[in-house]
Amino acid sequence: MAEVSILPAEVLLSKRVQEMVLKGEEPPPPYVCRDGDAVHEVAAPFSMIPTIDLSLCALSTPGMEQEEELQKLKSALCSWGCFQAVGHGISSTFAKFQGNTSNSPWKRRRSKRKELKISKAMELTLYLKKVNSWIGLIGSSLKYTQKIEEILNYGQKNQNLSGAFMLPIGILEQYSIKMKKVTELTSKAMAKSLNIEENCFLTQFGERAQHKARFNYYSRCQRPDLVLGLKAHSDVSGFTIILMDEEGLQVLKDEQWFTVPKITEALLVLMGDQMEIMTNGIFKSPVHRVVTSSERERISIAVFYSPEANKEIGPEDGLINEETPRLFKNVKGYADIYQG
Ligand SMILES: O=C(O)CCC(=O)C(=O)O
Ligand SMILES: [Fe+2]
Repeated sequence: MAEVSILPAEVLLSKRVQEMVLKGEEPPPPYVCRDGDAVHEVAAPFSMIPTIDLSLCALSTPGMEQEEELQKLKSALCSWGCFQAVGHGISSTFAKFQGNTSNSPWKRRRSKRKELKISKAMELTLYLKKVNSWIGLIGSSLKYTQKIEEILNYGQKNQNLSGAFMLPIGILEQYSIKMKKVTELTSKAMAKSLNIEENCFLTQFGERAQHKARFNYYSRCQRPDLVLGLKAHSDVSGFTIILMDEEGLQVLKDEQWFTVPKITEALLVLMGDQMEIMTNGIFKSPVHRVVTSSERERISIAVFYSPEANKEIGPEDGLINEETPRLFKNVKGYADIYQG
């Protein structure tokens, strides 16, 4: 396996964020990535990110209500590059994942006793030491967060799911299946909103489109004015579906950071660069970041939906015309090329 980090994992992991928080240590310089004053300069008002009912968009008998919802979807993705999805077909069973319900496996572990939480973090560290694919504290993008990634495969038993000991495999598998439905619903709704063939994006993603789940854990932080949970970036995916237990995610629009409100039962759908390409720049892949909090830790599950490996993607023909000429070349392996 190629060497990925500059410092040995042991050194990096000895500075684990939970440890720093528990010891009440100030974050060391590598974690400082924002100006202490900036938090006062940049407004982060409660955002106006639209909420879209995906079930309405999916109705087979079109009508006024559906047309309005599709227009709302299009406008959300042209301006914000994201929307809050409801009507996504994930029953309240999966509200379990929402951190603020007492059933959440993570919340249960987190809230019961401090020792339990620490021991879980320790387990996590041991696990992370084993997997070289972990991208939390490596390379140049040192982050105040801990991550695990899983490739979610459908119809292929026991592939790559075994590492996610934090969640029972059964739940993870179920979650994968649900996520596949949401990506289908969303892909179709987006095509309909642009008046192009409903399956065109699904065709570009391909039958073996990838769903990669990333589990983000953001510790509390003594200095939220200096430290970000995740630095500003755009996603290299097609699009990303995010479930969060607390606020903290911010989206950049008109040079201002807007906090994404946490709406129970909603999933945040956020465009990635590859949807921006496929829509010939009509939908925006927004720059986003995660801020830290001195009071609350935060957990999110991000599912990155990307075209199958080695599949060439490009702007949809139906979106290229004299008024809106082609903005992007076709591209293959975008995520491999641009992954930060
Ligand atoms: O934690 C979040 O809400 C967002 C995570 C994110 O942007 C990412 O993992 O790329
Ligand atoms: Fe992201």
